[in-house]
Order: sequence, then structure tokens, then C-alpha cells
Amino acid sequence: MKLGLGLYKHILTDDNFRFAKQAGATHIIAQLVDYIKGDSPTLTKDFLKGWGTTQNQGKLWKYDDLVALRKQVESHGLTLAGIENFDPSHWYDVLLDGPKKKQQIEDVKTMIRDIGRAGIPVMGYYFSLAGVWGWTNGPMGRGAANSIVFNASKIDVQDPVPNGMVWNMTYDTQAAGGNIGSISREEMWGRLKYFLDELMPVAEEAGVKMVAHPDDPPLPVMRDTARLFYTQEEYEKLLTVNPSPNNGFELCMGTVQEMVGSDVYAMLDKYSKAGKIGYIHFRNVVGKVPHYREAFIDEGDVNMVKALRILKSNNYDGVLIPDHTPEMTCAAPWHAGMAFALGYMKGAMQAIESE
Ligand SMILES: O=C(O)[C@@H](O)[C@@H](O)[C@H](O)[C@H](O)CO
Repeated sequence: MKLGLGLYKHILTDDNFRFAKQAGATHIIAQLVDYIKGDSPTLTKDFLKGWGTTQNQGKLWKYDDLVALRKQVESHGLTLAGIENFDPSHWYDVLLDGPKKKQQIEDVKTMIRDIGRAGIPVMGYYFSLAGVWGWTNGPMGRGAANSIVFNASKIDVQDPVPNGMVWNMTYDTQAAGGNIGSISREEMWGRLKYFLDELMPVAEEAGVKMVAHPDDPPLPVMRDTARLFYTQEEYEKLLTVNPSPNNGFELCMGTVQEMVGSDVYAMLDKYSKAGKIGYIHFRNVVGKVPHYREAFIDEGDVNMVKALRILKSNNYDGVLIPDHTPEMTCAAPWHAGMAFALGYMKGAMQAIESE
């Protein structure tokens, strides 16, 4: 198994590649969507009105830029292991089954071909209308660390998605008022099937694994739209939608742990054996839906060392990234939180590997 760090678009910089290397990471997962901004990113803000606006319609990720990014990462002795998340500008009508769907699926295919050609082996995506939404936050972590909290009783869980928004980002600032309406689970499975059936042959040819993130938070319906991967059983159905060897999981341990009735160890065991995990969000949490808080890696409900032992026993050779952590009280709260998580992971991995 490999230690990685996920970096947002704004922090794909030489300094942060050095930071990753210094903390013992060997791999980078890059996010290209402009949604969590700033040199010192924070996830503990009010994002109930969205992550922001994206206006990249028709401006696809370019092959030359992807190669340049890979080379920049490699210049620090690191490997670019994957890209996480499509830009809503590029695929909103694929998610929404809108009039530009055919063009946008062709655009996504073009980007997958270019990602493969650029030597990037994994693309993580999140097939969701409401997206990551509903978080609140507060000094709820150990030592009053600012943490992400989900408490269904504190928000209007079915507050509808306004027109012009999907995946918790606004892609059309001129959209007419109103909202996208109620979307059923059957409809969402159909949209996912279309997406996978169109893309998997291209991903196979391009040598790119397409891996799906589970629903965060894992509730069956949010903002009046059905969510697909809100229990472990439902998440596992991903593999039945399309049998491609390139169809797999961006396995977020935190989100799986937040699901009612889940067994994150069983999921790790089964799918690391089956070679179906593209990479892992190795994070911890206290509680489950409808009420949980994100936790420091060592203080949550998941025994992370047990999880690593399972991965080791199955010879999992993929990447683990911390994904989120509570923020630490200092001048660089995100970086300190990540350094703490990476240090824990490095130590635990070394200990287990020498057993
Ligand atoms: O990296 C982050 O902070 C999050 O945005 C992701 O964990 C997110 O849940 C996934 O990328 C799915 O969108």
C-alpha cells in the first residue's frame, strides 16, 4: 500500500508537493475542480449554499496540462496516482439528463482518453445531484478542533436544489428560478448506467480506472433527489451496473462508516481481494447518519490499524489518502491536520509492514 495526499486545485503547487514528500507520501491525488479554495483550504465553512460557481463549459482539461501536472509532481519524486472529481461545468447535463448530455458525455470521453494518454491511471468521480452537502461544523473534535459535523436535525435535509446548480456548485448563474425537482432512485440508476456504459469501453482502452465515491452524507434522499450509494449494499451494486474491470470504488472509509449497518472492514477485505479499489479515503468518524462528526484519524469509531492489517493481508497495492481531517489550531490548520494524519498513517504502515 502507498501513502498519498489529495490536493485541491489551488494547492497543486511546488510547496505542497514538498510538504507531501516531507510527510512521507509517495503519491498525489489531484483535484482540478475549483471548489475548495485558498492556500490554506478549509472545509469548516458554511457550504449549504454551494461550493461556488464553475464556468468552464467547453473548456476541457487539456492533454498538455495533464502531462505538465504529472511531470511537476514527478519532479518532486512523487507519482500522480489519479484525478478526483469531474468539474460540474463539464458534465452537468449527464447528471441532470439535460439537453447537452450527448455532447458532454463525448467531452468526458475525450478527457478520459487524455488522462490515460497523459499517464494518469485513475479517475475518481462522484455521481450525485445534491453532491457533498448538508455539513455544518464546530469545535467538536478532540481539543475543540474545528470539525465537519452532520446533524440532520440542524438543517432542512430536503431543501431543493435550485436550477443552475448541481453537485453543490452553480454552473448557470442566469438560470430561471425554481428548482430541479424530485428525482427518483430508478431514474438515478438509469443515469449512472448510461454514464458507465458509455464511458467504460473508453476507460478500458485508455487504461484508466473509473472509481466512484459513495454519498457524503450517506442518506437515501437529500434535497429531494435520490442518492445511489447510501448503504454498503447499494454501494456494492455499482459493480453490477457495468462489469468492466475498470469499474471500481473510490473507497471513502469515513463515508462507509457513516452508513447505517455498514461493515467497513468487510468492504475493505472483499474489494481489496477483488482488486476493485482504485484508492482509499483513509479517514475516521464518530457516529453515523443522521448524526456524526469527522474525527482525528486515531479517535474515531474505525480501528484504522485493523483496517491496514486487512489491506496488508490482501496485498493491496493502491494509494491511501487522508481525505479530510479536523483542523488543528495554528497558522496552517489544514496542513497541520494533514501532517498529523500522514504521520499516523506512515507510522502504522511501517509497524504493520515489519510484523
Ligand atoms: O476532498 C475533499 O475534501 C472532498 O471534497 C471529497 O472527499 C469529496 O467527498 C469527494 O471528492 C467526492 O466529491
